[in-house]
Amino acid sequence: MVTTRGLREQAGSEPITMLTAYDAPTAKLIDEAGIDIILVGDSMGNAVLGHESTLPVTIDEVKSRTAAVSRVTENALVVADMPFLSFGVDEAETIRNAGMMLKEAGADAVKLESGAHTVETTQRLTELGIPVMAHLGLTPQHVNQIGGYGRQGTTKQAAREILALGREHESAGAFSLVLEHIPENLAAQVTSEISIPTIGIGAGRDCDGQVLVITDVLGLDEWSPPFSKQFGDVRSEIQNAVTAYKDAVENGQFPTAEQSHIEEELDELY
Ligand SMILES: Nc1nc(=O)c2c([nH]1)NC[C@@H]1CN(c3ccc(C(=O)N[C@@H](CCC(=O)O)C(=O)O)cc3)CN21
Ligand SMILES: CC(C)C(=O)C(=O)O
Ligand SMILES: [Mg+2]
Repeated sequence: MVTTRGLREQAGSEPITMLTAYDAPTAKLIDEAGIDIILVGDSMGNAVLGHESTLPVTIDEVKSRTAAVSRVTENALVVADMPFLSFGVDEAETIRNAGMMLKEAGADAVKLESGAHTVETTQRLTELGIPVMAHLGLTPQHVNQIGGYGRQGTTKQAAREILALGREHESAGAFSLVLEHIPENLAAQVTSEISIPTIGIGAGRDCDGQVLVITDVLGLDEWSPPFSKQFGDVRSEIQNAVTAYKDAVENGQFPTAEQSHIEEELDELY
């Protein structure tokens, strides 16, 4: 079983692997493959719910998907990604929402898109027994301020800010830190300056671990971010299976006797 403490030890010796999942069958395959952390990401907004961003994702959507993932995950650490405005509005509400992910949805930890505003929250949740994964660099819930999904931390000032916030979240008790879409040499310095594991996405080779969105890895969608890599071609697999099914029905080749059942006494109902 992967634990938040175990990850810290692993970081020194072996890269940490993390993938997102939003449903039980996918989570089961990821878990069986030995991936360390499953993130029920708010990336479900665009990855599987058809939204254009992560902003419309609700706490109930993340809760229900987290519960599905947790039910079948035996080894990996399950992290629920707190969606836009489910934290940071009001302390009591933040604690209730994060606590619900552990108490009702079976998560092991939560992730918060971080900034100066989440240091206190990270400390409070950690004190209460809710492990927090921090997230710096590109934070897609701020798309309306950033004006897109471009690389972050590209100036000395912005890079120093990310390093400082990394340190602050470590002090506040975060058990790990996601670094998204920042220069490799910045991620390398953050990784060496803090002692909690860093997990990169578009952050180069020197983080303690890597994370990608599962639909990007599988090649489910035509589009995937420039820093991602399609390791499979599930799109073709689905196209082939769906087309084969359609053809079989239209040609009368499915179902056959094998998939059908006859009760003799029903032959003459009238
Ligand atoms: N399927 C999926 N994969 C992801 O990695 C992902 C999501 N969804 N949703 C949440 C965020 C959004 N992410 C993104 C989205 C777009 C770019 C991108 O296209 N970047 C370009 C253009 C930047 C711009 O808008 O100016 C780049 O060159 O950096 C990067 C990361 C990463 N995350
Ligand atoms: C890309 C990862 C880190 C994430 O936040 C998500 O999948 O929502
Ligand atoms: Mg997210």
